[in-house]
Amino acid sequence: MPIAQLQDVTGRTFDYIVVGGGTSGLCIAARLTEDPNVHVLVLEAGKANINDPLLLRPASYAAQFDNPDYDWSFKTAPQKYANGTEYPWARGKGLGGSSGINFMCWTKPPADEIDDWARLGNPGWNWENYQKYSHRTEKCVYPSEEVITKHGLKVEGWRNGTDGPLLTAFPAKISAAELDVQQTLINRGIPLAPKPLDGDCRGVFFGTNTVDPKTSTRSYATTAFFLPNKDRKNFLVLVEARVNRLVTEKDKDGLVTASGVEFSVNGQNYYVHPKKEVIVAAGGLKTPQLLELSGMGNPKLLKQLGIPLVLDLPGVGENVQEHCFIGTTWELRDDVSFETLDVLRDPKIAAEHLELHKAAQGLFTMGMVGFCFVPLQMLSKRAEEIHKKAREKILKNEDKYPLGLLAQYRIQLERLERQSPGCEMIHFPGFLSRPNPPKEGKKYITMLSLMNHFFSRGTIHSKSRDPAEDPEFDPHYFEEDIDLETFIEAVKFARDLPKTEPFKSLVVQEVNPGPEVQTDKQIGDWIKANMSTTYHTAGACSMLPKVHGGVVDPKLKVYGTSNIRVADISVIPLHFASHTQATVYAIGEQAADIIKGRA
Ligand SMILES: Cc1cc2nc3c(=O)[nH]c(=O)nc-3n(C[C@H](O)[C@H](O)[C@H](O)COP(=O)(O)OP(=O)(O)OC[C@H]3O[C@@H](n4cnc5c(N)ncnc54)[C@H](O)[C@@H]3O)c2cc1C
Repeated sequence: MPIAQLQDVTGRTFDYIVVGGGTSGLCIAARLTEDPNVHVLVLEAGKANINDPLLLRPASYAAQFDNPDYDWSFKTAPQKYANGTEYPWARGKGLGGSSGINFMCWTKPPADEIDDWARLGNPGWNWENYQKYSHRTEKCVYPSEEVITKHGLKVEGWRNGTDGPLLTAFPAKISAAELDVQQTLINRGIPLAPKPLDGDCRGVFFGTNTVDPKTSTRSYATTAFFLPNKDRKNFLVLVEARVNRLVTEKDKDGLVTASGVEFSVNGQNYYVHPKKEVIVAAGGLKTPQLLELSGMGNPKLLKQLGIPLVLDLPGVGENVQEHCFIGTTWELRDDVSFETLDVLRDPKIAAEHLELHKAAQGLFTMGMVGFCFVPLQMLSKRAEEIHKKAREKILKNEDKYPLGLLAQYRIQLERLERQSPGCEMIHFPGFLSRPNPPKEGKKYITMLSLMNHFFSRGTIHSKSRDPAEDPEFDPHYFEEDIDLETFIEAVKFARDLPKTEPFKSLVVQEVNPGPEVQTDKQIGDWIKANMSTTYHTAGACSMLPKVHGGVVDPKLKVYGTSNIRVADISVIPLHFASHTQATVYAIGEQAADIIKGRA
């Protein structure tokens, strides 16, 4: 049925209750309701936002931020190792969750980084299954030969899903600048990625977006998993319903069992009941809070908050892992022939392109396509020195790390050896950096430098028993020296690109960080003041053995419970070199198969 009313839901029993109608939540609900006898309720805190142009239109980066109709507008705690900076952490609020406000890049991790999950004690979570489930979600629409030739795209040998509900495609408009930047990276010795979406993304490539190429509109969890199935009588979605906590009891085997879900609408509490299971998919930042408010977590912390202990599970809210980025921007020569997004800063021109977008034309049909995943060894002569220092520190302190972290660090050290692509660059045809502003009438190119393999680990913990109060988000940015040192070297590589053709002939001057930022200390401080999360925070309810700080087992079941699973970005045990949406959909697909007893 379409969006449900409160009276359709309250007090009722459903086979499955999914908390959070986001990326994985809607995927799971859609898959479970393929069986008409299975009744599923999705409770989503945000609005439905169906057919909303602000979500559907590409190239509208951050346009939804700080708007409570779309964004939770979280913020980190002041960061001790980043000059006390507090960082905004946008996250999608509303049906579709973060898939509704994300930047639409469709990338997948290196195969061996997913196989690392299995090595950490999670049988069945490997590259082979990843691709099986990812293909189930995806419908890749390949470009025509004409477009391939025009933009120098390379899709030969790509193996993608072609029958799933989520559309992936190249954006309709690709700036000619992209080829020049890609050629510059190739001229600096970076190879073409052999199989960007099939397990080997190391190198440069043009990647696809989650976009419907016919209409140039966003394809996301709502359009892929909710709207095509909204008439199923067994698939109910209640929006503007914030879940406060799970109501639990102990079963005859002593396992914690969810007997109800308490949610709030307009400040009033209501209850629904699971016949079978509750699946928590409230995203990487709210899922750990929800478990804690339900009495599952570190006993000491729960006691301080006055929350009765239901389950001693100290891994909840730990092992938090981040991805971050920063932009280096250059002003371009006035006579460059290609288009950039800069003209959209002029409200009159932006209004014209908004009109054009209605006919799938104009600059709002652009997307981010130019990717480069590389190990630090390809960017900096200092790589070995930086890695050696980190390796020595970890080996020296081996007996001090918790067992789970040590197992992850051993793999992370191996990744340094095997030259996994912990660094990433994305070319962006426009201005996307701080603190110096753009000038009117000028065109810019930005190279984003992104960090994917941080060693620092953070925490997310409730600050009070009030579900309306955000938990404390503390990513511990740069607690481990290797993270900032790697970031600085990656930025230095990006800043050096204008020495190489064809980029050299396009650039007038660097705008950010700008000529006054020169020493490593200055670059580090600029990073700390101006970087952004990549919005991929993972790990707060890690799928790991319980003795390693795990919260869920390989079937995604919360340890010590009979019918509570977590299935969203928070179960990722060790982060990887990719943007996260493809992986979260794959987690949703695999979770649905597990629940159906097929995996
Ligand atoms: C701004 C931004 C840009 C990004 N860009 C990209 C990109 O270009 N490419 C890429 O691959 N990835 C990108 N990502 C990351 C990717 O979108 C996310 O990793 C993924 O969507 C997370 O899925 P999820 O199911 O874990 O959480 P979400 O999709 O965020 O879903 C969680 C849902 O739970 C709801 N919820 C939370 N708490 C409650 C509660 N108590 N009760 C009821 N409902 C609740 C939320 O409102 C939300 O709808 C981006 C993310 C953001 C925010």
